[in-house]
Amino acid sequence: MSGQRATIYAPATAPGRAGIAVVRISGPAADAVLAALTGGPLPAPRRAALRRLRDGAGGLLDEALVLRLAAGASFTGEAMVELHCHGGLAVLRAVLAAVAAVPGTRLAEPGEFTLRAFEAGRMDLAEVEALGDLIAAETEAQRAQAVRQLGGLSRLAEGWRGALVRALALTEAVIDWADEEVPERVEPEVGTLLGGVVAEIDRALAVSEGAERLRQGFEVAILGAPNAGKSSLLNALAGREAAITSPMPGTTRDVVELRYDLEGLPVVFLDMAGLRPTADPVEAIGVARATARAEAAALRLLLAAPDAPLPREALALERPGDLRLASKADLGGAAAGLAVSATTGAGLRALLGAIAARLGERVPSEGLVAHERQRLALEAARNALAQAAEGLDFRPPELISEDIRTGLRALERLIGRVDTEEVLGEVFARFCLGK
Ligand SMILES: Nc1nc2c(c(=O)[nH]1)N(C=O)[C@@H](CNc1ccc(C(=O)N[C@@H](CCC(=O)O)C(=O)O)cc1)CN2
Ligand SMILES: Nc1nc2c(ncn2[C@@H]2O[C@H](COP(=O)(O)OP(=O)(O)OP(=O)(O)O)[C@@H](O)[C@H]2O)c(=O)[nH]1
Ligand SMILES: [Mg+2]
Repeated sequence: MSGQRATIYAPATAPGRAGIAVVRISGPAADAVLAALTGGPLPAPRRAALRRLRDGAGGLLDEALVLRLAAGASFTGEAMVELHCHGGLAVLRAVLAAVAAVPGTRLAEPGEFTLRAFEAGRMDLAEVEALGDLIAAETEAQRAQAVRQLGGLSRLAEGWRGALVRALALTEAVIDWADEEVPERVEPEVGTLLGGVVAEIDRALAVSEGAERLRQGFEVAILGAPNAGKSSLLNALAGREAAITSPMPGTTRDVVELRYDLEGLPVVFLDMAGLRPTADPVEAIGVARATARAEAAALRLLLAAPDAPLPREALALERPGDLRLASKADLGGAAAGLAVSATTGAGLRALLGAIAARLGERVPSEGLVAHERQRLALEAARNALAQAAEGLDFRPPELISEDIRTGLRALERLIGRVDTEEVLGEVFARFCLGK
């Protein structure tokens, strides 16, 4: 077995009691694993077959559907086998142990199947990131964005590369034939090529912030004085007692997070300490955390109750687009803003609608760049290419060509064609076991 690449295996489904658990095996010993566990003839590739799985001593482990994928026609590009077992913990443990007993196998690292697909040239780095996003997607808008990025960004980058290679060839022709008669001025065509790529990169970058926000989820901070009803509002939204509430001002100190699928938008509501000057050192920590989280949030809800008007500290954090709420609306009173009551539920639907509208405005319909790594690579490409385009008519072609090459390299970084191990490690570490 030495010299041969390890055959990796891992559960591809989440652990716990479930109808079915899938074990994935990839590498040169995949067929040997299947033969060892089934004893029988191997099914044809891509034909599911029902087989009894046995351990090395012949003990029956499970009855499973098994699937073979031939080398060159699988997700990783290697020979692969899938065992679709019954989804019990003990079944999974026993089957994994039987796989582990076959020489040449070892448990996969998180993301290692995808790493092999990447190394085999079946996916580029932007696609790997999109695949990670797709698996992590918790809401419809996140899913739609991730699946659009799966291949979408790479196709664009491929088109840009094509245009830049042509621009480079034209520019270098001028350098190579400097002494001879240049048949035509190449600058107009180079300018058109560069300008087109720069404009398209700009379009992708323009919505990258919204795309990144959507990927990570929108934090919505609930702000107000102590006792304004922040925790009660969070609980009313959650439909459960997620946070402690009490008539005592200063109840909440930690930030309590509530993940929420708001019409397909991923929202994290943040309930926090009421804002006020305080001598209590623990409450002061809570206020400091609240302030920091409120500043970083995508949106702030400023809560004023009849018995707890908006404090200066909350007003200082308000930004355009934030929402003002009049809480405890069931008590009457005439605070300005959207009237809500945690007690009766009045105004909650209108509140959710208003939040969805505000956040929806920031969700790009064509977001393709949702990772800082991608954005930095594109910004570098854009800057180099814009510099090349601007200097076309007065800088020597040697410098123009150098800038175009810099832009090309940045695009290759985007799709991971040139990259350090470090970046790869970072990208793949986000993956779960079995992917
Ligand atoms: N059971 C199972 N379901 C799965 C996967 C899997 O590996 N196993 N997937 C995986 O993560 C996803 C589907 N993606 C896949 C991508 C490529 C290939 C594949 O075998 N590609 C070959 C053949 C292409 C073809 O037949 O058209 C290739 O590209 O050469 C398989 C699955 C989601 N569902
Ligand atoms: N009538 C009425 N009372 C409410 C409503 N919301 C909250 N209260 C009451 O107001 C008091 C404070 O509520 P909390 O939700 O704990 O207030 P908070 O803003 O989280 O307060 P701190 O955590 O101390 O900052 C409690 O006695 C709640 O029962 C409401 O909609 N109507
Ligand atoms: Mg509270």
